[in-house]
Amino acid sequence: MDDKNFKSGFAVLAGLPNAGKSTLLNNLAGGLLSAVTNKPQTTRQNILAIAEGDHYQVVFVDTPGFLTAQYKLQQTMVSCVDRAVREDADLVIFLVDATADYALNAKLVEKLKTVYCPIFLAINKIDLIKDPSVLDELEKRVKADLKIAKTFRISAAQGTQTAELQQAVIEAMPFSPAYFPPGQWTDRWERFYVAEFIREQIFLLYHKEVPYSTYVEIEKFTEDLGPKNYIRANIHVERESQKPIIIGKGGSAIAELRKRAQKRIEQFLGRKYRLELNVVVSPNWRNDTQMLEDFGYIVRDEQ
Ligand SMILES: Nc1nc2c(ncn2[C@@H]2O[C@H](COP(=O)(O)OP(=O)(O)OP(=O)(O)O)[C@@H](O)[C@H]2O)c(=O)[nH]1
Repeated sequence: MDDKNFKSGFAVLAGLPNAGKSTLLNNLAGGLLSAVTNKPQTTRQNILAIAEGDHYQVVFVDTPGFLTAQYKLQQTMVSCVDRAVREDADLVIFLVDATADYALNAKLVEKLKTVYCPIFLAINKIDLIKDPSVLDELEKRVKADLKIAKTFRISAAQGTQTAELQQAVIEAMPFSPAYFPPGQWTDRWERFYVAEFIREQIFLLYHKEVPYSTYVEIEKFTEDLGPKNYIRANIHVERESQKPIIIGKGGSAIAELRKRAQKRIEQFLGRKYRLELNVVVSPNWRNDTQMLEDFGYIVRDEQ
């Protein structure tokens, strides 16, 4: 690709859990790419989604909500944000929930003060704000903290001002050839998204700490075997007592999970699948460095 007018780069979405990053990412990249639920911290790893057109390819990185590390897993989530902001970003989109207390962003703001690339401010959920002076006040507070290149008042859920934001993001990208072969990214991440969709449905179906204690591992993913393709996934839980919760009375809960996840996967991949789910007890996996590495939450530096 030697088009000198081609723009390509990395845009990081940074914001607190529940700010709407996944919703915005889905909107900007035009697909159901990232798990969206109403429970915070469903996004554990940086998720790449790509928006592309004739003259651009923007790689969106959806950072896990910025939070105080409690478990080892959460420490890796925090360092994920650090890596994305420090190393990958050509642009940061700082997403602030207009309905939440801005003071909660204090730690993230400190991090963003160290960023060299431009920062766009996107104030989200404006559909829930009746009084525009609330937005003026919020914008003023953010601008007192950070150098903001551009501000957008958006509703990620309703698509208000998101096209304008996307246009500005494209313009902010450097002139560069595409980072990924156009249209091919889904091949690479199909397994990943399948796991995300199962996890998304776990978050929607189960309560309290159970969803946070699960990790979904895709054990088998086979294509073109007869009329239906086949996926076998292991749902890892931390404690023996969580296993019957996932399974439910007479297997009813896991059957419902299987049905919903299969539908979501088929919708996304556009093919029929037979999904099989197993529950595996992996004691204390959230604090186990080796398992976090096996599950891909800890990325070893290459040098
Ligand atoms: N009313 C309204 N709700 C929104 C908007 N954007 C997102 N939401 C809702 O806010 C909740 C959180 O959205 P997500 O996109 O999952 O948030 P996130 O920042 O990715 O959350 P984590 O995965 O925890 O990092 C969901 O219930 C969304 O439907 C918006 O513009 N307006």
